[in-house]
Formats: sequence, C-alpha cells, structure tokens
Amino acid sequence: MTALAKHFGQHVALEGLSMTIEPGEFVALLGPSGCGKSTTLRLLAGFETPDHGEIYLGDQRLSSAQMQVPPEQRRMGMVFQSYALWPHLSVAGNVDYPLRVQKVASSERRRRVEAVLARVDMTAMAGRYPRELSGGQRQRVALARCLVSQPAVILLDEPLANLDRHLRASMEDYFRDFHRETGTTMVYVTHDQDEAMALADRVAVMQAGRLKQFATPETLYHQPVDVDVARFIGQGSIVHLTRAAAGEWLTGSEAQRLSDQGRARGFVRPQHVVTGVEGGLPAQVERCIFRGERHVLSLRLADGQSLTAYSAAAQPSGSRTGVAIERLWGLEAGEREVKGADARASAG
Ligand SMILES: Nc1ncnc2c1ncn2[C@@H]1O[C@H](COP(=O)(O)OP(=O)(O)OP(=O)(O)O)[C@@H](O)[C@H]1O
Repeated sequence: MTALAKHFGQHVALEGLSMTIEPGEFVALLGPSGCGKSTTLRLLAGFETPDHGEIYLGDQRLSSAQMQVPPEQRRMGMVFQSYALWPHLSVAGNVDYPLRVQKVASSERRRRVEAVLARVDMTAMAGRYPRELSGGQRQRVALARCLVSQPAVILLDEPLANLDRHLRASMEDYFRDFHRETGTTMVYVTHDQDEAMALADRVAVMQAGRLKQFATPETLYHQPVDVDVARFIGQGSIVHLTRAAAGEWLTGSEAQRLSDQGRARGFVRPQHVVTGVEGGLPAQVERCIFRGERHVLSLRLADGQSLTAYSAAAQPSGSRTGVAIERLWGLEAGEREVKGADARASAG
C-alpha cells in the first residue's frame, strides 16, 4: 500500500498510509477504536475505494483512485467478527457456498470442502447448522469458507472479539499454528495489544488514521517511536525527573543531559519499579490487585505522580514504601532508553 488516504465527508479515516507486507507474513493492524484499522482492511478487500494511493498484490495493481479490481478477483478472503454464516445452510453448505457461486464442478467442490473442513478440524460437524455450534467452532467454519477459495491473503477483522477469554486463547493458538503450517499471508485487525503481540510477525500500530510504527513485537516493546506507542504496547508510567536526583543515580551522558536541562521525563515499565527499597523515593500504595502470578500496585509519589509496579507479595492499600527505578526510557532526547544501575526517581 502506498500513501493510502480515505475520507468520509469531512472525516479523515486514513491519511498517508504506506506499508509493505511480505508474502507469508502475519501482520496485525493494532490501534484504538476508530483509528482506521477496518477501513484499511476494507480497502485491501476492495469494499472501499481509496481517495488517494495505490494497493498492489505482488506486481498486480488492485486499487487506485482511478481503477479498482473487484473484490471477487483479488484473491483475498475475509473473516469477520460476526462470522457472517448463512443460518439456513449446514457447515458443509456454508463452506461450499463460495464454490457454488464460482460455478466450480461438483466433484471438485466436494473434494475442496472436505479438505478445508479437515484443515479446521470440523469434519465431524459438517452436517450441523451454525446455531448448533460454539463461537470458536463458528469462527473455524468462517475460516474454512474463506480458505476454500484458496486466497493469496486472508484478512481477519477482529475474529476473536465475540469469544470468551479462554476460547480466545485457544483460537489464538489455532491461528498461530495455522499460519505456521500453511504460510498464508494474513492481515489481522485487533484493538487488543496482547493478541497482536502474541500472533503477528510484525504489528502496525495505528492512531487517528495514521501509521505510527510498523515493527516486530520486540521492537515495539523495546524501541517504541514515541510515548503513544509505548503506552499502547504494554503497561507503563511517565515520571518527571529533576536535576537534584539525576546526578546521584544516572551515569554518563544521560546524567549530563538531565543536569543540563534541569528536568526531563521518562517512561517506566512496571517490571523496572522496585518497591521496599530503604532510602528509596517515598510512595504510597493506592491499590493492590491480585493477578494470579503477581500483584499489580498503583503507587502515588509524594508530588502526586503515579507509578505502576509489580510485586510478588500483597501490599495493603495505604501502606508506605520506598521506590527505586531500575530502568527508564528517556522521552525527550531522541526517545532513547536510559539505563541506570539503581536509578531512583525524584519527585519535585
Ligand atoms: N462508511 C463510513 N461513513 C462515515 N464514517 C466512517 C465510515 N466508515 C468508517 N468511518 C469512520 O472512519 C473512522 C475509522 O473507522 P474504522 O472502522 O476504520 O476504525 P477502526 O479502527 O476499525 O475502529 P473499530 O476498532 O471501532 O472498528 C472512524 O472514525 C469511523 O467513524
């Protein structure tokens, strides 16, 4: 895609979106509601026409402001959040439907339907109707119906959004294995960062119709381009630092930078906040939530700044603790990470 733009009246849904997806890649489009993810997918599928820009599949131009390859000729299959199955057709009938529309010979149809139902582990349920299936099973039928046309690219629009947490996790495994085994190019829309990070080779983080960063999950986590991406990918807090404290706990050029500027702000991940440090920055525990493998603490510093931390043990609300920050990520000097051996944030 190059320089894609789409407006709805005065509203800018997408602006200047350029992205190259490699064959066989699993790409997630991630961003808050309304950022333009579904519009991007609909442009790829051919359900929308761009105002500017072009879409190519390999060397073939699919779309521009002047020309459009119709959706059925794009070799792309789409899976929707709502499954969009025909209620009056059986599982096999739903999967067979696109082949009937394409007027494929019946023996060939039967062979292909059987093959894709086996592929999604639904052979035993071929005769059931959608109302007789669980959400996960319906989504597998929707995937089979998309696969039966042998698309070059599968587009998935929040396919797990209607499923409960447990089923989502098992369907995530299913999609990941499916991708590994088939090597199909997949473009997956979600607003769930955990899902995007768990599934995709690369994640495109979108905000307000623009692409903020397109990178591997590891790069997004460790080298976010700015604070918006940092906040969207994993938890964290921004703290303001002062010159008085900087000299004590930061070394080299970063300490110099803070000293020169007087104060700076940094982004801190919860796993880099240590509590119970003698002589550490005074903080009060505002909330302590048990999350199974750990407790998540909401801390309030003396000057009112808040900080999220993890703790193996419960710490009662209202209790006081000393805080040290092991690593922080500087946001105002080229957005570099600052590593302090035993860094302490100073309020004030
Ligand atoms: N047909 C349309 N007419 C007018 N505005 C539209 C239309 N389709 C989308 N929009 C607007 O364009 C923006 C982007 O919408 P889009 O559906 O792409 O967002 P999204 O990131 O997929 O959000 P969600 O996660 O809520 O589905 C939104 O502000 C939306 O209201």
